[in-house]
Amino acid sequence: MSDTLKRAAAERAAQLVTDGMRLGLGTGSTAAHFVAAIGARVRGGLKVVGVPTSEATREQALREGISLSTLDETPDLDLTVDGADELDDDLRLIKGGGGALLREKIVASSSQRMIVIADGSKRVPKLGRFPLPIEVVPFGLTATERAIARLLDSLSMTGELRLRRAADGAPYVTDGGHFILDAHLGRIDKPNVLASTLNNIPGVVEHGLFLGLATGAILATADGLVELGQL
Ligand SMILES: O=C(CO)[C@H](O)[C@H](O)COP(=O)(O)O
Repeated sequence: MSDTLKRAAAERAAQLVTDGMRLGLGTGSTAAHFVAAIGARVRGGLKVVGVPTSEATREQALREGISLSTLDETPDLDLTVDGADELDDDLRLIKGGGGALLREKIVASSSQRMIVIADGSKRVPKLGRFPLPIEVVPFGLTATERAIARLLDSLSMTGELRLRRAADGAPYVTDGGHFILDAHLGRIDKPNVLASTLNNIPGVVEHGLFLGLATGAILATADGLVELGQL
């Protein structure tokens, strides 16, 4: 059911793509449906260029026959379409469940529009139920973790910081060669304060709070598609 909903949201987003667009291609199971839908349209004659947000998406897009570029060659994108782990009604997001938050944020920030595609279960009244991914440099991991814990404490936030691990038990390593600490916060009352202060900690590369980046969202529910913001 959830996969059918993800595909429905992705296919609606694919309808927004027109000839000549420079596209940011997101990462995750919902974004993969979008890449597949764009692949089908490219095989039907659509001309676009894509900038992938992960190695996994790059490989999928190549298999789909989508022309690819890099952000260095194509620094201004028209539209990025990506999934999310949570979003609220102000289009604030938690991303990074799939580990691609750093490239996803750089690509979204380089886009005129960012449209989130998700099944309706990702919509929440308040962010934070989903653990917040914080990408950190492996060097000094313990020191960085302690600095994050002190910051959370100063903001009266509690919650465990868990080093993300791969299936073999080794630390999960991002495409950029970093680790991820998942912050189990339960609720985030002041996302802007948390976002800006996390960015000040040496060793923190990026975090999964996407604030002011998404311009629209397509949410697929059992009752149909719900659209938020501007598509
Ligand atoms: O942020 C992400 C990857 O870093 C994904 O967009 C997010 O995890 C949602 O994934 P899915 O569409 O598989 O539910």
